[in-house]
Formats: sequence, C-alpha cells, structure tokens
Amino acid sequence: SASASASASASPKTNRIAVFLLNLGGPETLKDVEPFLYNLFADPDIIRLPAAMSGIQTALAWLIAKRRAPRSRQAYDSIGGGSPITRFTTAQAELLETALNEDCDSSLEFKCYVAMRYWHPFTDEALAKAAEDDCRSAVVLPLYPHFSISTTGSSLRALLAEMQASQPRLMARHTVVPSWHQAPGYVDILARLVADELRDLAKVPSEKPICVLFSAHGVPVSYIERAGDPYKRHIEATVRLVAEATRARVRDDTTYELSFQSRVGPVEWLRPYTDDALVDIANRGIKRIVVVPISFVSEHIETLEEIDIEYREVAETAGIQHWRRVPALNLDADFIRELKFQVNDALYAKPVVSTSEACVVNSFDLDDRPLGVLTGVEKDVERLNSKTAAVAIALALLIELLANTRAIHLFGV
Ligand SMILES: C=CC1=C(C)c2cc3[nH]c(cc4nc(cc5[nH]c(cc1n2)c(C)c5CCC(=O)O)C(CCC(=O)O)=C4C)c(C)c3C=C
Ligand SMILES: [Fe+2]
Repeated sequence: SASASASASASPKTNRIAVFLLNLGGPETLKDVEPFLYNLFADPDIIRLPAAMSGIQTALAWLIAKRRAPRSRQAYDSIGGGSPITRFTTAQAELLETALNEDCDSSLEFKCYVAMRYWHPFTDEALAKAAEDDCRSAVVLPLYPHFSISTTGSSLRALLAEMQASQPRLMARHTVVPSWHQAPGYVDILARLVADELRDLAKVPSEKPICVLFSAHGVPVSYIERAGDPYKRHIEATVRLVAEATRARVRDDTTYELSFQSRVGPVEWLRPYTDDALVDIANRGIKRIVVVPISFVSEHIETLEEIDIEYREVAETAGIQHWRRVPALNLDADFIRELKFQVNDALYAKPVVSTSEACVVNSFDLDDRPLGVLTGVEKDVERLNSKTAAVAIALALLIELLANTRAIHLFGV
C-alpha cells in the first residue's frame, strides 16, 4: 500500500477499499530499458497482430525491443538515466490515500496501490498487496484521462484477468472508472495552467496571436477506424472544453490546435504529427507558442525528452521565438482532489458492486460500436491479410535470425 499502516487484523476498520491506480510504468535505470520495451511490445493491445499471427508476438517483441533499445536508452539517458513515472505515480498514490481517508466514513479505510502495465510495481504485485491488506472491495482508476485500447484497455484487461484468477472475492466487488476526459475538475486545472502561460507570454509583444498547441500521445489510425477506439474523440472533447474554459479566463485572439506525438513504426498514426504542426505554425509567422501535453498526467520521457528537447528544437529551427510548455499535472493539489472525486464518484454515484461483465461494458463508451466487431466482408479481408502478413513476417524473422540481416526493417522497426 502507499502508506505504512497497521496490519489488517489489528485494524478496527471493517471495510477496506483498494484503489488501483493504473499506469504504464517506465524503466528506472538504463538496464531496464530493453526488458521494459519487450513487455510493451509483447502486449497484444500495443501491437495488434491478427489472430493467425499471435504465435509470433513474443518473437516480434523481442526483436523490436532489441532494435529500439539503443535509441530509447539514449533518450532516457538524456533525462537522467530513467523515467520519473514511477516516482510521480507512487507520490500521487500516497497523496490520494491521505486525501481519501481524511474525511471518509469511520468504518472505511482506503488503500491506494500502483499497478503498472510494463514495469514494477506490476499489476500482480498490487493485487497481492491488496490481498495482504485484506481489502474487501476495489475501485479501479486509470491514470489515463482518455480511454484507449492501448492504455486503459490493456491495463484493465491485465488487472481484471489477474483479479479473476487470484482474488475472485475482490472481483465480485469492484468498480471501474473507464475515463475522466471531460471531468470539470480536470478541464479546469488544464485551463488554469494554460492561462498562466498565456498571461506570461502576453508580456512579449508580437504582431501575430499566440498559439496553444495541445499535444496528445498518438495511436495508429487503425485503432480508431477499425477497432472503434474512442481515444481520438475523448482527446478532442478535452481540447474543446479546455479551450473554452481558457477563453473564459483569458480573452484574446489566441488560437487552439491539436496534434499527436510519439508515433512508432511504419503504420499511419493520428495526424497532424506534432513536429509537422510546429513547422506549420511557424510558417504562419507565429512567434509565441504554448505546448500542452494532454494525454499524460505526470512528467516522463514523452514530455521531458520528446517535447522539451526534440520538439522545442524543431520549433525554434522553424522560427518560433517564445516557447512555453505547460507542466504535467504531477502532484498539483487540485489534481489530487480530482482523483479523490473520481474515486468517490465511482463508489457512490455508480453501483459499488459490479460483475466482471458489467465492468467490461462500463469500460467502453456505449455509443461506439463494440470493440473488435467486424462485418462479414471485413472478416474475410482480415483473414486474408493476416495470412499474407504472417508468412511475410515469419520469413523476415527467419532471415533476420539466421543471416543477421536487417530484413525486419521492411516493417519499419
Ligand atoms: C497516454 C497515452 C499513451 C498512449 C495512447 C500510448 C500508446 C502507444 N505507445 C506506444 C509505444 C511506446 N510508448 C512508450 C512510452 C510511453 N507511452 C506513454 C503513453 C501512451 N502510450 C507514456 C506515458 C510513455 C512513457 C513512459 C516512460 O518511460 O516515461 C514507449 C517507450 C519509449 C520509447 O522508446 O519511445 C514506446 C515504444 C504504442 C505503440 C502505442 C499505441 C499503439
Ligand atoms: Fe506510448
């Protein structure tokens, strides 16, 4: 648990509630980078291979991790030799646990556990601690405001499978917050942070308006168009609401735009890409920019290295003169209050007890078509595509492994 506390048997509390905070995790040292990447690429929600090819997922993950590791290690090295994501998430859990226990019913006790998908503390470690603490029910709160198959979807799949297997009692009494991308508290914090930067930047004179560029982590287009991932819609909703709330605080001619960062591999990802958007903005003669990372709630490689180092250089080379980056929410007191609100809302505004099925239904937006449901024609095409692709990748892997060539480069990794 996030805080040291008396053992379960010594406590008078009868109702202990586990709060599982889901996040991605990150390498703590450079030595961790390759195994972390392996865990990430071995996830079928990150590399969505057709069913016929699922057998080569781990081999492919091994290969891609090996290929990508040197570049990734260099990036982690430039931000101090590891990701701060675990530190931030652990501190968020501690603050949230204190906040939840401050004014709750005296028969209740909240325990917050960090459950990371690709690095320690892993999901099963979090569940084991909740069992040790004798938690009787659970709230699952992703630290991803927007739902994506690749993030919340994947973390939920892992946590619920493990919970079903190891703790059926907890499984029978849990509830899930699927996303909180439109939560007024969340929108307000972002608007406040953006407005602070705008007021500061307004002191620098310029003929052109300031541009606020929201930069979200991208996903492949196929997630949205074929698998029905609500991620893009969720991101757009946040951007619309934060732009409105910021306009209400700072009345000027600022423009608000959205782009997507961190693409990996050869497939088409959501556009516009952040680097292209920065060049486009600079080409319009704009000199002042505020970049807002919106799909992340703490600092890590995607903010500290990709935005602060790589994209800043792109922007300045293209002619942007005044660059500001809004901080991630990190340990902001309003953010912790918002997390507390989400936990209480899940407990009291929605049914406390949900079966696993209800939970899965809960997890996706009901106005979307169900995930993974394809029509008959699409299914045939899918089957054909997957067979062809399976043979091609298997051949490439074979060539690569036997001859040590770079055949897998065909797939862009
Ligand atoms: C919050 C939203 C995120 C989405 C959506 C997402 C999708 C996604 N990511 C990859 C591949 C990589 N992601 C990596 C790091 C990383 N990703 C997120 C968040 C989202 N990912 C975060 C917070 C982090 C940083 C963790 C840290 O260590 O600080 C990496 C590793 C870094 C690197 O080598 O670039 C990869 C790889 C895919 C393929 C994907 C959607 C399919
Ligand atoms: Fe990612």
